[in-house]
Amino acid sequence: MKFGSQLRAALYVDWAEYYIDYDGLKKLLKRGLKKEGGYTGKDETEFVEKLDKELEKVYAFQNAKYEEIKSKVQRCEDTANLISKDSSSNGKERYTEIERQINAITEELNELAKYKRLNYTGIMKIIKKHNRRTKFDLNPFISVRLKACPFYKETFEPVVINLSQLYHIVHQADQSSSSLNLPSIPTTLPSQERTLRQSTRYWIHPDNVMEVKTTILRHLPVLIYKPGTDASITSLYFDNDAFELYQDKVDRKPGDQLIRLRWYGIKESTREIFVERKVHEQGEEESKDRFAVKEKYVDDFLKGNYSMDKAIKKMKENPGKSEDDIKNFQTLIKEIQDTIREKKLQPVLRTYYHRMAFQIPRDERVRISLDTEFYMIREDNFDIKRRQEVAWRRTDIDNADFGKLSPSEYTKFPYAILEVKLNLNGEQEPNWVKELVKSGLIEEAPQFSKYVHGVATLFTSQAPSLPYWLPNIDKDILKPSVRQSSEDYEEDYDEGSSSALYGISQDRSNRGKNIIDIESGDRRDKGKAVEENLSKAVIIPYNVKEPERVVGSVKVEAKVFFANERTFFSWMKFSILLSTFALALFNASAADNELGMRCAIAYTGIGIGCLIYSVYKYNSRLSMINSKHPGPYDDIFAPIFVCLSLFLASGLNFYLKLHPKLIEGSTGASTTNVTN
Ligand SMILES: Nc1ncnc2c1ncn2[C@@H]1O[C@H](COP(=O)(O)OP(=O)(O)OP(=O)(O)O)[C@@H](O)[C@H]1O
Repeated sequence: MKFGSQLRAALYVDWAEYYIDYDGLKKLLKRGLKKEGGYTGKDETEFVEKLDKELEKVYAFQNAKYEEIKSKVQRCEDTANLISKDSSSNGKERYTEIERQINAITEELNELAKYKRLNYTGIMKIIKKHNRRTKFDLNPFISVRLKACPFYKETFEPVVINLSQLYHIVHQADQSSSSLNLPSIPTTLPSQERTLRQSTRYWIHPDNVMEVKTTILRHLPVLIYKPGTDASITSLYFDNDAFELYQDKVDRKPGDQLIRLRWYGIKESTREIFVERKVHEQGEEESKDRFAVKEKYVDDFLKGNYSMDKAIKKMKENPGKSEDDIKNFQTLIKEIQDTIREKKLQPVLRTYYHRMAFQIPRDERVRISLDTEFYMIREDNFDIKRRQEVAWRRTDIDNADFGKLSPSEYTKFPYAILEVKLNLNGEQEPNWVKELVKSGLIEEAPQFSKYVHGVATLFTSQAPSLPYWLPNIDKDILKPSVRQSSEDYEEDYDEGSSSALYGISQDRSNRGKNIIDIESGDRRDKGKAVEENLSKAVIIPYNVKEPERVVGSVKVEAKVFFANERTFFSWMKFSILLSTFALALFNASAADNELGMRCAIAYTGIGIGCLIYSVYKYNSRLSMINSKHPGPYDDIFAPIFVCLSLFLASGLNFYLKLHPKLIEGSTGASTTNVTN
């Protein structure tokens, strides 16, 4: 679908006149181009003037709307304060009324976020069109003008936080409407050092980030560690030359671990560094141990020369800490230092992102983190000079200015990352979390790991194998907005537009093993290997009508039919071989050779059974493909059954050969010469 129609379909009708006049700009461009004599300087002036006017209109409207929303939020806050001080009996109804108002404000904020993105896309698209079709280059102009009217940079974060607080106040006031769907038992403050929880990861298309945020904040408040502090997180991951920790994680080896240093905010303003170890336990469960170390001791700690003596001394003086606490802490330090020494770990990768965390303070049961602006940067010592001053990290990017780096040194992740961290001790996951997963706003990314992704992207040639999700990154995960029909999106796809909706249905075998194996056999070219592995998966567009399904209908490609045929031929080859062998055995057996006859019959039975089964399976898979059925297409039991039957038949053969009397007994023959 063309952007003009997309804009018309997606705009918020009440604000229609305040959107960029994309069609008007396009007409202006066309008029100049079609004119005799071509597009002249005069046409360009006219176009630039209109574009500038549109930009200012958008900027002014967004600012005005944002201010309006802020004052509405302020009014709600004031009313909530008044109600809390007023002890009259209708408090509950008044809170309900506030909730209704904040719901409306939240909707408006969602629209404003969409407004921002649509207009920004419109401006970028028209500039691209203009630059391609005329001899003028508008890039320098637009970058100056966007700096002056930076509407696209607005995150609306202060209002998001205020709304979250308001929701929290309203929900707290109305305990009976337990929107969290969790019992309101106050939980104790968990240990600062150790957390054990189940973590599920999702990707969010930038267009959906605000909607996801506003959905979550209706149920969980934004957790701010220190008001007014920078929400960025930097982590420094350690590994060795062979990328052992990376590989263990990709292979999902039992107990795979990550060791990293983490700090909050921009480096210059932080003195405290967290040493963290994350161990993958069973399933999606992981344990995380961490402790803070002063920046000046980090180097010595990593070399094993400093064992947190001061912290241990403080613990010993603290009556709240038991002998066991101290022992566990010492063991943790020793284990981390031993791992660093034995595996020769070095800083390899840095990650940087903005985090918004949603959680009821001191309640660890449901914690949700939403990371945006996620950068991965090489931290390895391929250029020693970079880490001269401070041994354990490169200092040239402490201000998070990654733009100055060469493209091979850093990469930006195209989506936001949502992590749902549950520590429910057998309690049910809240319903709203399930609904969010089903909403189509987020894309499940099983086993996704920021570290693994960073290494796979920036150290591709050294990484022995790549994670399964890597090729999915280039596919657009945006699902259709409620306003857009499925046909529009099909059209989008036909046009090959960037908003074509793609995902890859995951092969079951990939679910267990987080890997695309590129090392097998003759060390093939990685790109080719990834492509080959991909071709084994079925590429599917997301199902528009059933957003609750991650996997939608199958895109039928020729290779899918061929794969079905190949599987059928493999089964047929096996059946014919077995039947031929059985027939030879049957023919070669003398008439009185009971054992030979019986075994030949058994093998023939298995052979014919396999043949019939393969025809049936081939046909049923064919009709599944034709009807675009999402699967599963794998066959778990039949191969096992065939193996078992052959094992039993061969075993019986040996057994009867060793005990000829059994055959004599069963046939009643007086003398039988049992030979093959
Ligand atoms: N500036 C800060 N200084 C110290 N601790 C902080 C700061 N900001 C957040 N925290 C706390 O650090 C703890 C860990 O949170 P953090 O966001 O680093 O990781 P997480 O969400 O627990 O998990 P993950 O390892 O998946 O990132 C939380 O209890 C959080 O409140």
